[in-house]
Amino acid sequence: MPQSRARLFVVIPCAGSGSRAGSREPKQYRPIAGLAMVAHTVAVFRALAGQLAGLTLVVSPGDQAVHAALPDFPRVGERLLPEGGPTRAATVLAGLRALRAEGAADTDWALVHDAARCLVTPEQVEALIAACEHDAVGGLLAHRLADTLKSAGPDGRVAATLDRGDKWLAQTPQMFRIGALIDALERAGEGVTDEAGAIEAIGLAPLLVPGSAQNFKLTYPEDFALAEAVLKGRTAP
Ligand SMILES: Nc1ccn([C@@H]2O[C@H](COP(=O)(O)OP(=O)(O)OP(=O)(O)O)[C@@H](O)[C@H]2O)c(=O)n1
Ligand SMILES: C[C@](O)(CO)[C@H](O)COP(=O)(O)O
Repeated sequence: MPQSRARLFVVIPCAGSGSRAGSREPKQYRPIAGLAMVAHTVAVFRALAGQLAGLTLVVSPGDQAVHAALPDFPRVGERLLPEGGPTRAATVLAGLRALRAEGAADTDWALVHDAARCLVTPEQVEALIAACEHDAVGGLLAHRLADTLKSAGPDGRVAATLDRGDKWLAQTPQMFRIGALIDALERAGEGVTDEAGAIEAIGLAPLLVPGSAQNFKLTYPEDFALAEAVLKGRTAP
């Protein structure tokens, strides 16, 4: 019997508060270049809709701001899940469990992507898919360190200069099999900060796929003006 091809489901955790961004509203709903941050993020995956089996946006219970931010959501194949948790890991796990409950197979792929990384491009997502779809483990977009790396002592002075040759910044999307990822996140608990970390903790080695410095996570107040400049630069004639 021929094996059916594994499907690709996108899960976007969108239930954070954005405390480091310094605004009253959750940062994912702040406008950037005329659209809410999360609307830019969703648009990237809509551009790949033909390759995807579905997109789940996981927001906090009772979140109303998402409706103004994404007035045309959900479209066909999209689902709004108001089951975000107190940590990113809990939010992601809620999205994965909902996929499984609605028929996703353990061998199908999840592409987990931060709502707060609105500058990722369809081409970068496709590069991750191409690198991982025949891999036994899966992997993540990541970026090599561009700067010299220091560790700090308790006095705020440099304790050492570290070898950066093997250091990468973890980005998203992160692409893993749904069954393995649920199992890994359940074992890891809520302290784990990305999907790859949970997969590593069960003894597997995710693939590092080169991303881009522009795929940064909007975290601090100054990140918003930079993201706006990047987005406007992309649409400039
Ligand atoms: N309980 C949480 C925490 C985070 N996230 C999401 O995970 C992504 C990455 O998290 P981060 O940028 O660290 O978000 P916040 O927790 O919102 O930011 P902060 O740590 O500054 O409060 C974001 O899309 C955020 O909405 C989530 O869905 N649920
Ligand atoms: C998943 C992540 O984007 C990888 O860099 C990041 O870890 C999420 O942010 P957090 O501050 O660790 O929740």
